[in-house]
Formats: sequence, C-alpha cells, structure tokens
Amino acid sequence: MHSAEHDLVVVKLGGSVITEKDRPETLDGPALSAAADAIAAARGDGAAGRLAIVHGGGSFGHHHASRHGVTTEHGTHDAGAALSIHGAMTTLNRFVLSRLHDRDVPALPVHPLSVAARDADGSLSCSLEQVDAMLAEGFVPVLHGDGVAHRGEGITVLSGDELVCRLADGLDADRVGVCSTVPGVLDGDGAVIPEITAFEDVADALGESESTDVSGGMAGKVRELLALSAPAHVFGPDDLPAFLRGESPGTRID
Ligand SMILES: Nc1ncnc2c1ncn2[C@@H]1O[C@H](COP(=O)(O)OP(=O)(O)OP(=O)(O)O)[C@@H](O)[C@H]1O
Ligand SMILES: C=C(C)CCOP(=O)(O)O
Repeated sequence: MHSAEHDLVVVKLGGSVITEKDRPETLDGPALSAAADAIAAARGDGAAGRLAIVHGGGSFGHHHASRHGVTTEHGTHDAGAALSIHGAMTTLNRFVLSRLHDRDVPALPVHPLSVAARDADGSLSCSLEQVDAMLAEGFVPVLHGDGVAHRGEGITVLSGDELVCRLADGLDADRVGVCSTVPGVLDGDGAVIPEITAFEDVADALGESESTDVSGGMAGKVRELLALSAPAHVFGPDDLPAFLRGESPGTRID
C-alpha cells in the first residue's frame, strides 16, 4: 500500500488531539509535536503526496464559541464575539504552523472566515482556488475550524470536519484522514469497527441524537465521511504515521 506521488491527501488533526480540551486555550504540546513529526517524516519519504491539513478547535475555538452561545446553526451579530472565536483559532493555527516550520514543512495558513460563507439554508460555499494553487506550488495549506458569515444568522461556527469534506470533494482528494483521540469508530463494546459502508449499520453505537451531530461528534463525522467519494479513515494519534504512509488504520469509511 502506498500513496502515489501526486495523490491528494486531506487530513484533520482533531482539536481534542492537539489541545487540552478541558483547559481554555491550552495546547497539548507533545501531541502537536508528534503529529508534526509524522507529517514531516511522511513528506521526507515522499509518501504523503500533496497534503492539505485541517485542524479543529479543541480548547481554543470551542471555549469562545460556547461562551458566546455560537454554534454551527445559531450565530452572533457581535463582531467582538466573532473576533474572539476567530482570534483563538488563528492563535492555535500559528502554533500548528510553527511546529511544522520547525520541521521544514512548507505550511501556509488559509483562514476560512475570509474565504467561506453560508447561505440562509446553511449551505457552505468556500473558495478553494488558493488552496489548489498552494498545493500546485508545493506548499502545505493549513485550514482550521472558524467562524463564518451566515446569511440571517450573523457569524456561526464552521467545523473542521465540514471543511475536510468540502476540501475532499472540491479538490477531488484521493484519501481522507480524521485523527481524533479514539483509535477509530467504536462499537457498543468499545472495539474498533474496521469498516463502515452505511450509517444504519452503526447508528446504535453512535447514538442517533441530532445534538451529537450539531456539536460535530462522531455520528456527524461518520455521516459526512460516508457521503464523500474518497475513502476516509478515522484513527487515533498513534496511527497518524501509518495513515500518512498509505496504510488503512482505524475505521475505514467508504
Ligand atoms: N461510537 C463512537 N466511537 C468513537 N468515538 C465516539 C463514539 N461515540 C462518541 N464518540 C466521541 O467522539 C469523540 C471524537 O469526536 P470530537 O469531535 O470530539 O473529536 P475531534 O474531532 O478530535 O475534536 P474537535 O471537534 O475539537 O476537532 C471521541 O472522543 C468520543 O468521545
Ligand atoms: C469552534 C470552532 C471555531 C472550531 C470548530 O471546529 P471543530 O473542532 O473541527 O468542530
């Protein structure tokens, strides 16, 4: 198993992996360094092909979003509140970029607040031209969950999971990886489900509550990843190197 040289791989670093989710604006430095090591090693081997990275909010974005009552559906017209969410995410983005640059990964930021919007139905439009051009020129774009202008709502949350799907669809990705704190999607006994091809097969293990989806938990991830044409993998931090080498760790969602 290997990734071809020009394959496009989209990988999400979960906010719960790279931050300490229970302490506001606290990085999990060792976890972020380990992820950056894996990315640098894969690029060094030429194994990862073209790579686009998305990271979640963890204790940065989610802390400010919940303080201001902002979700993916309910927005704010308070620019200060929106800026506190965006500012926390750009701070986290800087940490991610700096750990990648320390390892000579040519990473550059793309801030979704400036390139994406939602219409009144909540559908997302997001320019991908700059991401595509960066990839073509050998850079590694690093996007992140963010606030986004939403017609009729002000600013709502755009999750990293939604961005991963938009990137994968819009840029015709070959493989998608979602690195979370869990080693995969777990069944009712806590074992990793090797492959998911239909939501109904795992609905019981994931819980069907809509609230799980709104907060971007595992049920929402699985639904969105099933809709992609590229195969997706959900795995834990220890398996990031294997995924980037072209292996199929954790749960494969097809
Ligand atoms: N059946 C399941 N299998 C695996 N994880 C599950 C399951 N049901 C619920 N979860 C929860 O989903 C969480 C992963 O989703 P979550 O959105 O919190 O992570 P993330 O993407 O890493 O973080 P962030 O949203 O901050 O980027 C796990 O930590 C786990 O608690
Ligand atoms: C809360 C914000 C701004 C980012 C949400 O991104 P996620 O952690 O991928 O759900």
